[in-house]
Amino acid sequence: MPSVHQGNFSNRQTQFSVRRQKIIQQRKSLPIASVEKRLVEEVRKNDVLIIVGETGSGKTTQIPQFLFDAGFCRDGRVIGITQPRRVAAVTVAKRVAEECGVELGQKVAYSVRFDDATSGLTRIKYMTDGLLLREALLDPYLSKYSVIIVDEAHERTVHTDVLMGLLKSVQLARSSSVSGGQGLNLGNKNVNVTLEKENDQSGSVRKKPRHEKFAPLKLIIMSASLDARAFSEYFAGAKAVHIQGRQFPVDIFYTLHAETDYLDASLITIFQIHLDEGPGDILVFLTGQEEIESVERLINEKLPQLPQENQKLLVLPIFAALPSEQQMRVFAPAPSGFRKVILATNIAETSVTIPGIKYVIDPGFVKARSYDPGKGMESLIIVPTSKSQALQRSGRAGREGPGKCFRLYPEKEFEKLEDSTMPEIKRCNLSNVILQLKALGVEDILGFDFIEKPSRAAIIKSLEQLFLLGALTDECQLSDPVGHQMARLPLDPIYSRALILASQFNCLEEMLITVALLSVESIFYSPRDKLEEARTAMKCFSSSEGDHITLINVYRASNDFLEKRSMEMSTTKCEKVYKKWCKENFINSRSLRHARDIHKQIQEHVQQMGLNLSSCGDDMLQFRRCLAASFFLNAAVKQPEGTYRALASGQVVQVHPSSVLFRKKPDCVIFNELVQTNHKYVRNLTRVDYLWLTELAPQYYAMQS
Ligand SMILES: Nc1ncnc2c1ncn2[C@@H]1O[C@H](COP(=O)(O)OP(=O)(O)OP(=O)(O)O)[C@@H](O)[C@H]1O
Repeated sequence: MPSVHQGNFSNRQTQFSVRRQKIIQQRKSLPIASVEKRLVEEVRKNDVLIIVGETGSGKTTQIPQFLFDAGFCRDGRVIGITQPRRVAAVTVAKRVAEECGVELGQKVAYSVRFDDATSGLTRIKYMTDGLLLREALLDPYLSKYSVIIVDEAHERTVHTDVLMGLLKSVQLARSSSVSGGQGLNLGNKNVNVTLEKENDQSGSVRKKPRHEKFAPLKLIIMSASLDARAFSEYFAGAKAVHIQGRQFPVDIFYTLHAETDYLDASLITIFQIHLDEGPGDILVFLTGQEEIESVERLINEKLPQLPQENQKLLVLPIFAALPSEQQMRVFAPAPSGFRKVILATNIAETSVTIPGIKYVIDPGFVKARSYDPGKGMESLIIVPTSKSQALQRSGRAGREGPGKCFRLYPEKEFEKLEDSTMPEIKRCNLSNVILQLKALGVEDILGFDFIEKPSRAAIIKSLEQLFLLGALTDECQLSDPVGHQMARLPLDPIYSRALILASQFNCLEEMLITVALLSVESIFYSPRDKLEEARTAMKCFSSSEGDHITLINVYRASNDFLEKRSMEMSTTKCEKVYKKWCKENFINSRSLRHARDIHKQIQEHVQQMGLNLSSCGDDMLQFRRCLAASFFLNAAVKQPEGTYRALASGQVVQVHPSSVLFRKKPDCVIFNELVQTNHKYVRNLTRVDYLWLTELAPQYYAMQS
């Protein structure tokens, strides 16, 4: 019936134009809208500009559009905006595409690791800071960009800090290229970058450097809670502008006394808001997947005890290890009559706008990386947030209307918090960064112009590690081919090395599974009240050789299960029975799915690199030898009283109770993770022979003896 179709069509058209009108109004009402002209002028006048403005004032979504309209994308140039997290890059790009009335992937797009939505038409490009660093490996002058905006610079991720140094030299090189100056100076080495293919007489292709003139690069550094002075000093007195005003007020509440159990306090606050406050969704900040899943369970257990009319509470988790389609569920509106409770890690702390959020619950803690260069050990510890993080968290409310933020600690505790978070570069293992800097041509890492220098001890320790892993030569150059191959893989150097070695040991298939599973949170799930059942379920996968082979067994069993069922039933039914299978076996289906995703992505990389994708079949001895050759820096030997001594650091450690080797306690093991609670535990272990270490890693064990 054509009339019905027409009716539907015009209905949709009306809805569409109502939404467009609303967006136009929203944009006009943002505090930043009134200073558009001034901001554009400032960008024209200054090569580096620092912009500080309240959360929600419109920095991330509006400034790129202002610059586009002002002509900064003429001649096909691109405005690049970096975000510390992929979820922000993706969701903000979607929003801006909608505001511009274009399809995502055309004028506006995003690019994050393993997911590039850009096209030749893209002019406003949101991306992670790590991705821009990788782009610089291929195009060191970042030649297609007219402006780069480093957003949320207060987070001081290790990538942001390295980007600062890189962008500073790119900017200098591009300005001097206009005046006929030199190449890119990243320390000692001048890099001539534009490479032209040219046939030499032998007919083979060689690369010929060619000097090119570039338009100057504009650099903008933005945040709501930034120490503008430090950035300004770093960029030779760069100008800082402050945008006044916030769109909607957010009331802040504190507890009277310190809470002894913040998970319990969060749970109580969620239900108090749900029962006593008006409509609006709730966003709760927790420290990790485990906490999120336990609060999710507790809410779902408690809900049926409420009167029927109060049961409409929809719990949605969001954390980095969640597959992206599931992360995106938090951005969809709640079903009619329901209130959303979003349980998030700090992944939702900056930049994102989650529609519907009116209430924020902030227990005041975050999981942060910590590194001890003396021992060469990195661990994750739960620490209080900084003031700047607290401000960002409260800023997630009050974006669509007035909001409330409940900080689950007393006000006097807030005053005691650090102003800003310690830069990550000062508290992490630097091997990955150094590998990337080396690949960019930086020779003198100690002399690199960091905005804040990591400690000399940390740099030296990481250089030493890279040398031991075979990525650097005696002259501290990137080794060929291993160092170059390692720099290409988007993984921790120790995992990249493991994959390269595995192709020589003929067990790359097994190592790919291992690396994928080690990159996600534990795939085993053992609720406190069902510990025994969980242990029994795990027995059918467990290997007496250790956790790595156990992990491979689970992965393969789940693959076999899926393969068989997918032939017998529809995708939806298959998904259902798969979830049931995971539940019965006490396996976290989310983590396993994430691992499968990662596996697919890394497999593509290693195939492109031409590594030998073979399996050792049942010869797990070969695989264990490869583990020893790869993770020799994390080896430990049993002590007479049953504890272990980590060989590299001399620390006394214990086997984590979740390990299949917890009771067995072999003489010598390699491990992947050190967890620090009341004791120091090692997790993910495999039994190895001590003699293998001296045989397979003589560069280290010969030095030790
Ligand atoms: N996906 C979205 N849905 C609805 N409104 C949105 C969305 N994204 C942004 N907005 C609106 O645009 C406003 C400005 O967002 P924007 O991210 O540009 O602010 P910001 O100044 O960069 O904030 P922050 O410092 O917190 O990143 C928000 O307060 C909100 O009102």
